[in-house]
Amino acid sequence: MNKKLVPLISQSEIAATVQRLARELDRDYQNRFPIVIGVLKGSFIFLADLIRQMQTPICNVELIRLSSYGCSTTSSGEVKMLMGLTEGVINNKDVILVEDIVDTGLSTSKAIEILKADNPSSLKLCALLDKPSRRKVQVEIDYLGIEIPDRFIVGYGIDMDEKYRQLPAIYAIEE
Ligand SMILES: O=P(O)(O)OC[C@H]1O[C@H](OP(=O)(O)OP(=O)(O)O)[C@H](O)[C@@H]1O
Ligand SMILES: Nc1nc2[nH]cnc2c(=O)[nH]1
Repeated sequence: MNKKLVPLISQSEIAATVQRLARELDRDYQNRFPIVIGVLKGSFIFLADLIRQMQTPICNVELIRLSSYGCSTTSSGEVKMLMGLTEGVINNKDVILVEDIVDTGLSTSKAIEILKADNPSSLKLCALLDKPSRRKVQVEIDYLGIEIPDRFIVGYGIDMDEKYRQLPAIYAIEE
C-alpha cells in the first residue's frame, strides 16, 4: 500500500532544536569531558548534528545498537542489544545518552539499564523526540527536543523498514 508522508517537523525547526539542546549541554558539561553515546541506527544524524553544535569538549563518542522495531511500524516489544560498548569505557565517566525518539520507552530504558551496570559517574538522556502518549515504561528525559503526538514518524535518521532515514525533515506516515 502507498504511504503518504505528511510534514511534521521542518529542517529549520530541527536545526533550532539541536542548537538549543547543544547550548543546554554546554551549560551543564563545562570542564567535564563527557562521553556521548548514540543509539544506532536512528540517532546517527541527530548525534552528528548535536556534537557539531556543542562547544564543550567531548572525551569520547561511542555507539551502541539496539533494535526493537523489527518490522514496519510495530515494536516487537523485545529489545535486543546488537552492539555494545568496549568494557570499562564509561567507568567513572559522565555519560550523555543520545536517542532520536522515546516512544514506548522500552529501548531507552534497556539502554539505561545496560549502561548503568558499567558504572558511569553520571548518566543523562538527551532525546530529540518524545511521544509520551505511548509510554510503557517510565523514562526521564533530561534534555528534550520536541514532544510529538501519537503518529509514526520517519526522516532525520528514523526509518520505516530501513527507508526514509536520509530525509532531512521529519514526516508522519499516513496510509
Ligand atoms: O521507545 P521505543 O518504543 O523503544 O522506541 C524508540 C526506539 O525505536 C527506534 O529504534 P529501532 O528499534 O526502530 O531501531 P533503529 O534505530 O535501528 O531503526 C528509535 O531509534 C528508538 O531507539
Ligand atoms: N520510524 C519510527 N520508529 C519508531 N520507533 C519508535 N517510535 C517510532 C516512530 O514513530 N517511527
